[in-house]
Amino acid sequence: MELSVGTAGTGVRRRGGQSHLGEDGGWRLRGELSGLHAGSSCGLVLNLRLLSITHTLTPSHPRSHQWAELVQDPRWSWDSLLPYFKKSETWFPSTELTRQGLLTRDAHGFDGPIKVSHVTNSGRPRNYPLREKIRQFHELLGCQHAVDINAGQPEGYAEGFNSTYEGRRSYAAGYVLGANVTLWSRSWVEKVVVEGGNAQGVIVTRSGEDGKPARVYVEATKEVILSAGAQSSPKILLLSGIGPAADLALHQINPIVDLPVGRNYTDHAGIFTYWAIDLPNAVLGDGEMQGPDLDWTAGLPYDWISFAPADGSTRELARQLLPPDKYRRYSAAGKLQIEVFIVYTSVDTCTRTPPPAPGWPGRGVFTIAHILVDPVSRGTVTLQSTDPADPPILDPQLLASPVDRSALYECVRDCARAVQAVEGLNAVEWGVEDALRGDWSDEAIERRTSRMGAGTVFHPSGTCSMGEVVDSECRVFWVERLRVVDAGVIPLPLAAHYQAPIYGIAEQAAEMIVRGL
Ligand SMILES: Cc1cc2nc3c(=O)[nH]c(=O)nc-3n(C[C@H](O)[C@H](O)[C@H](O)COP(=O)(O)OP(=O)(O)OC[C@H]3O[C@@H](n4cnc5c(N)ncnc54)[C@H](O)[C@@H]3O)c2cc1C
Repeated sequence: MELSVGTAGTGVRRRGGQSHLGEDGGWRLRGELSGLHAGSSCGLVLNLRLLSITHTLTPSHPRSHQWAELVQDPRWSWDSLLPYFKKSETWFPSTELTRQGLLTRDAHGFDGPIKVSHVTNSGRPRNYPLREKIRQFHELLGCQHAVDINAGQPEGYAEGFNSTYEGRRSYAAGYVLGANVTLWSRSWVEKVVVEGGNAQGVIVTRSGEDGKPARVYVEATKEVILSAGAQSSPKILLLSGIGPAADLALHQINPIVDLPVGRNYTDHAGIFTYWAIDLPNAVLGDGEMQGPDLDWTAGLPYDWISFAPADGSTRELARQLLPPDKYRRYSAAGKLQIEVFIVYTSVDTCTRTPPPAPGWPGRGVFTIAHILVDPVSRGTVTLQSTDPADPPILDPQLLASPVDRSALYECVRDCARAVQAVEGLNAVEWGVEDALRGDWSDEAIERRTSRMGAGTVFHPSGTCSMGEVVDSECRVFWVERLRVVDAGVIPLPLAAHYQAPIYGIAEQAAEMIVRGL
């Protein structure tokens, strides 16, 4: 985790008004994701890019095979991906699990480049004062204690974990590159050059030592592998003539292949509510940052995390509104829609500027993050223009479906009830006017989200969807020598934070590529 003094990061540049809500009640987020507005605490800005909330290894529901079923390839099941997750990980298990003899060693790796630690074993003391009260909160939500939600059964609440150890974050840059890898920084791929149905190479704009940009053509000897992420890979494909015919025609791009590039865009919507408590020195920003028993720099300031299915009324709505195959997936046993965790400070991944409430963030405030991990809404990534320097138009259609709104709003209501019922916490909602406090109707939740605490938690995926745009070896349909290997290929939302699944995808795709050489 890195704490830095300064102003909040840039927000998403959106078109149109300031509200998240579209005319149909769905949220709108169009524009360039250029960073995020992170919540601040006592003048410290939390840079969420460096805060790994979870190194979650659990794609979707227990031992999920939905992705594998959809693409008819068992290599994309949870079981098949597990060896690649393990390869990435060095696990520091919870001391509580160790003491109880409940270690799930088979589901973890012990010599990978990413250090994954549980709150109670992260190299520095993290005896957060609210641990027992927040455990009570998750129990009041109706969650059962789960031993290890990273072992294929994510339902319930469990001790938090993240990819930090001794206060240092592990991330992909920690992987050792082979001697035969050449890395170019300050270089932007404009497009893939395709001739005769074969990807020949890429056009790259490089910024030279003198700061002047130069366009260069890089020829591929074997193949081109795009890993520009779920928002940029579709843009590059579209600029290359690979995408929906209508989108290409709109920009007069010479069409090469008609594929649903940029469709099926999905992201995890999140609503954040803020709670003032009257306990001293209980959250980050009150009291000392480091002491013998409590070190706020040791990792993300939280204790527990829970995953749960959507409530009964949402499931009934889903039955009425979703096509049968989608409803079958939504309601499959163990399938989870909701994630909740409390961060012991005020965090906001919202996209509006300026910061919402006077006095932000206030002392003695914590955040409940309510996250929809299995949305049914789908959006688009499209081109703004044919200028490669222009960002794409991102329209994830967050909460466009009434099913998604129902699931997330019900979660917000449940959390509000539970947090106020925790003994001795005396939690009072913070940052809203008195008239709104206590009103948890849909309209009141939407009023909250339009002014503070709503957006995405930055898990975009699905825009180069496996089975639609790429095959199950990540090869773009109808174009030889071209693959996409990034979050864009994930065909269904996963009940996970995406860092670890991406490592799994990358490792498995690398093996596929090597096997084909
Ligand atoms: C603010 C934020 C916080 C997050 N927090 C967490 C978390 O706590 N835990 C977690 O598990 N996940 C988290 N995620 C999600 C996780 O980071 C992403 O899911 C993951 O990085 C996606 O990997 P990727 O390889 O698909 O894309 P990326 O990691 O985005 O990699 C794409 C790369 O391509 C480069 N690129 C893009 N366009 C071009 C181009 N035209 N030419 C050349 N290079 C290009 C980009 O600069 C980038 O380096 C977070 C994401 C964000 C944005």
